Amino acid sequence: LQMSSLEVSEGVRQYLKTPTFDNWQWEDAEIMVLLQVMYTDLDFIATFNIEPEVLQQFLFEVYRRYNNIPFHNFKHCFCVTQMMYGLIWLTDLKSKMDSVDLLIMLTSAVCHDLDHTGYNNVYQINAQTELALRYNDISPLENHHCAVAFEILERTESNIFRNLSMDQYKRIREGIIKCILATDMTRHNEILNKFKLILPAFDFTNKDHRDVLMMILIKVSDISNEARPMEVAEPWLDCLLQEFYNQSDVEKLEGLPVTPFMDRDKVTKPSSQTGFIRFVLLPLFIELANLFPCLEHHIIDPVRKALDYYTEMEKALEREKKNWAQ
Ligand SMILES: COc1ccc(NC(=O)[C@H](C)Nc2nc3c(cnn3-c3ccccc3C)c(=O)[nH]2)cc1
Ligand SMILES: [Zn+2]
Repeated sequence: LQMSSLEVSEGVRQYLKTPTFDNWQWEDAEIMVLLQVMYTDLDFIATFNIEPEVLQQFLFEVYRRYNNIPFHNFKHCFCVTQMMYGLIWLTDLKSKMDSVDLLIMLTSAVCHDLDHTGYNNVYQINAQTELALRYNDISPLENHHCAVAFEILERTESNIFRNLSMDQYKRIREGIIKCILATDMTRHNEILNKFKLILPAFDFTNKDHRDVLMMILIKVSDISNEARPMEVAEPWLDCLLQEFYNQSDVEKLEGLPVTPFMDRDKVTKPSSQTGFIRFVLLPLFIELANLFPCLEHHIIDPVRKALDYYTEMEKALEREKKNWAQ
């Protein structure tokens, strides 16, 4: 089923702006068109004089540079970009931030996991991979994702920024680097604490405040699967655990340290999720909702439902184990 961005109905364009969007119903070719629709409906094509064929070439190069691995693949890139797109509309960010910042946020989401190999930074560092060596163990994956993004952008035929001024390009490059590097979860507390500090007197005219907010928004988008309907979110957890189990299997084979929540012999779906939602996801989303109260209903309510769902599942598993034990 092919469709050009002109043929996307008004209904789909509205649905695309909501966190309930179900990525599993769409083929990759259609997702490519939906990504073009996002750049069009945020007026980036007009504002930044982006030629449609250059945007298509950019998105095709991006598509080519994501790998076929269970979780960090092109569909994940689309989910993160679509959540970022939904947050921009839900929070009415167009009226609070200028288009260059919105272009940085959307393009960072598109590029944020480019050429992910399915093995996280802990593995890269412990296995002393080429990436760890090249980036001196400092966010090796995120540095690589960002470098691949600019390899794509330095080629004229896929450089969507080619009609911008040097100043605009420098500002966009600085912003994309900041946002992609912010997705390294080992920096989670550093970035969240920075945001908590500036929240009481948040000032949209302060560049430092805007920079932290942009990092928070890509972080929220990146780990937001549980804010989606259960039938959309649950398959993503299966994909994530598949990737984590692949890594821990290889770590065991190579005699490398194994991260507990990645070990198929230790992790259960509900136990890993209840901890993650309670201690990582909810605190992050609640802080963002302090700045944008409307997010309470759109992303926090679904996450609380997910927490209840996994807590119930955890209890059912405990009861079953007890019955077996008797
Ligand atoms: C502070 O660094 C952390 C903290 C937590 C986790 N992950 C977890 O606790 C477990 C495995 N669950 C989990 N992890 C998730 C989800 C979404 N993204 N995501 C994820 C994927 C890759 C790397 C890091 C994270 C958080 C999700 O729904 N659940 C991974 C890294
Ligand atoms: Zn990601």
